[in-house]
Amino acid sequence: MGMPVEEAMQQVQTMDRNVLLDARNVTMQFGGLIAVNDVSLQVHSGEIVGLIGPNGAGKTTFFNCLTGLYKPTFGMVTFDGKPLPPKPRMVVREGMARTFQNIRLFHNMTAIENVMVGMYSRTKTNAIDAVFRLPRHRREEIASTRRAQELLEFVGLTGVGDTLSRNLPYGDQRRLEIARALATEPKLLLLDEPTAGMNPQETRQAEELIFKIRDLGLAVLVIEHDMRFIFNLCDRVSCLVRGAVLVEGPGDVVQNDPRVIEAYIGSPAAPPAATTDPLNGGVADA
Ligand SMILES: Nc1ncnc2c1ncn2[C@@H]1O[C@H](COP(=O)(O)OP(=O)(O)OP(=O)(O)O)[C@@H](O)[C@H]1O
Repeated sequence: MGMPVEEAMQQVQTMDRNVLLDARNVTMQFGGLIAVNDVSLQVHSGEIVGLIGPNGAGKTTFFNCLTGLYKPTFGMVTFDGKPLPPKPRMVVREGMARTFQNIRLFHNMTAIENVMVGMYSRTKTNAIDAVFRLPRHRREEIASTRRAQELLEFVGLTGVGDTLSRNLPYGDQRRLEIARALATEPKLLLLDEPTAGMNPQETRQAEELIFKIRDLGLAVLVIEHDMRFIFNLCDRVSCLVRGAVLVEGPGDVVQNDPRVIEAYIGSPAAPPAATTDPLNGGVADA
């Protein structure tokens, strides 16, 4: 005789108390193309997890399934013990925030306004409060401005609050995206290629920032082609190839797995050339 559903649920919750994101057997098909094939991944509270894989492996598609942008063809995603809500903005409210491969800031808004947009998912003000500038709206605005300023400082953007985001240097725009994501008060932050286009110094600063974010108690899931960055940063790494998980485990295990080396370089016997070896800091798709 089977166990009552409530009891079974309770057992699962007790066993996996700190599993924040739980993707089970996710498959995403576009017509005849299976972009993600039966991928499972868990992210625990306070953990930094990396998702790697050659171009076209399905990383971004999988991210889109995790953030409610795509509904998986098969499989299931739960966040904080509940099924993922059907709309991305509801997912944000549940505590998951992301950045995109291509920067998506509001270019004609200042840095601080961009961060404040992130906060609106949390504020209580409604349209009537705002139009008539009722006291609740004014109070919230003052608190939001202060908080936005703190977030800008946290990501290392001091003194640029009034600068239009399009006038910020590239590396700063990437930080601003992270500040805006943090403004939604997430439990989990998903970063899609956060160091793309960055110079080595900016990449190091991005690494420090992600450690600082984890130290706040957040979990981070990051897609990245820069292997040195990933293996320095992540507690655990999952490598996707042609839509499926090839290897998953602690960074040093994944880094030295011949199948991963083969997926990136093409042949396990290929000698790792100092300048082009993607597992030692090169860029896989360069
Ligand atoms: N909306 C879509 N419609 C049809 N095919 C798609 C769609 N999005 C992605 N694909 C295909 O799915 C596969 C996986 O793409 P995806 O962008 O997820 O890979 P990726 O690992 O993120 O690659 P990259 O590292 O280049 O960003 C590719 O073959 C891509 O062409």
